[in-house]
Amino acid sequence: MGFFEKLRKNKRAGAPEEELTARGEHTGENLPAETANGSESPFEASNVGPPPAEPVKEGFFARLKKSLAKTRQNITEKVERLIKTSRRIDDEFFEELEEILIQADVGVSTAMELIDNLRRAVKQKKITEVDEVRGLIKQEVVSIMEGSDAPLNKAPEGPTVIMVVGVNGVGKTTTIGKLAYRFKREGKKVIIAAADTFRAAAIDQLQIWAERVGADLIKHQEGADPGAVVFDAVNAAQARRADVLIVDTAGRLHTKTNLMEEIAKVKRVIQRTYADAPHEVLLVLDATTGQNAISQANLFKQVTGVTGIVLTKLDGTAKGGIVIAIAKELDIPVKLVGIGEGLEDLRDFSAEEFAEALFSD
Ligand SMILES: Nc1nc2c(ncn2[C@@H]2O[C@H](COP(=O)(O)OP(=O)(O)OP(=O)(O)O)[C@@H](O)[C@H]2O)c(=O)[nH]1
Repeated sequence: MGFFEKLRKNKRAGAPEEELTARGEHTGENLPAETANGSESPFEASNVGPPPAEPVKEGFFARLKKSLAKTRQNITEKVERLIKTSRRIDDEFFEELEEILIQADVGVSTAMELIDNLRRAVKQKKITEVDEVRGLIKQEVVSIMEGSDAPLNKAPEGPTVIMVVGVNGVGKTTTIGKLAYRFKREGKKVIIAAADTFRAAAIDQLQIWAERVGADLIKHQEGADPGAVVFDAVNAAQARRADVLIVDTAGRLHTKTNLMEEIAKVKRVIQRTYADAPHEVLLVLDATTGQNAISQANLFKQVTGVTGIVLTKLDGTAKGGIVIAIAKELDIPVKLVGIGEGLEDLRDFSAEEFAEALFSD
């Protein structure tokens, strides 16, 4: 059985939880007294090891483009068809284009603004040939996402502390694993704090990732106080001179107050030692959940100071237009995108590259 199959199997073995899932549904189940797996990792040691360098199969851009295949089919091919079948750039053309964008989850207000800008640009540039609109669409997509990408913040000195938040199932654990892998490949000493103590199975998964990439994991038992886990992790970071401390925090949205208190507490514990930390609070959102990702982001934004978005599973959706909506509507930079299940499938987000990958031949 492969690594990811085991990871999934382990996930399924975890008992149901009462929490908001990535799709925004309440499971309505009661909290389990114990998970099926307990806190012992059920997997043999042969599944883990130092970070293996994944073979570079193709160039960065080609990989990104390939990961957007479903979205390209849904947006690019439809736009192409529209361009080929339209004789004039008229209201009907713009309306159909707007429809394509909305269907791909660009969001009504963002799609409308994009089309307004496009109309203006067509007029200004005195474009009359439908064929010439193609390049303009790409330009307008880039310009509507302007300022939405940014690199990860780093601590000027001492360890960079990254808190990771997000609801159940969005790909939080995987993202932490990929992120740790990336830092490890840069030669950094990485510590992960398993401060989302809600489920033992989740802690086990994090353990597997940590071992796999060669990062240290600081964990307590299921149900432990997240503040206590973080306290130990901060001490370990100091003692072991870590370069990066990644803190996995609350994945549930039982109530806003709960979440707010938990995150605030974790921050306080970190700040007792590292006053300028956390250097990032990354919110993980699942691209396949479409507009629901926007509502999650708005909620987390109110609850905690999110400094960056990680948008996962871009490869799994035909509605990658959500990237444009998130970039435009949220006022939080998109820092990273997940484009697959592999260790190297976490990339810095660049709006320009995204638009290029979406609209290039
Ligand atoms: N295709 C694809 N799958 C991904 C990506 N990121 C995560 N996944 C998959 O999404 C599923 C959920 O990922 P997890 O990392 O376990 O999610 P989580 O948010 O930690 O969820 P819980 O453990 O349930 O709280 C797993 O099957 C991952 O392999 C991505 O960028 N692309």
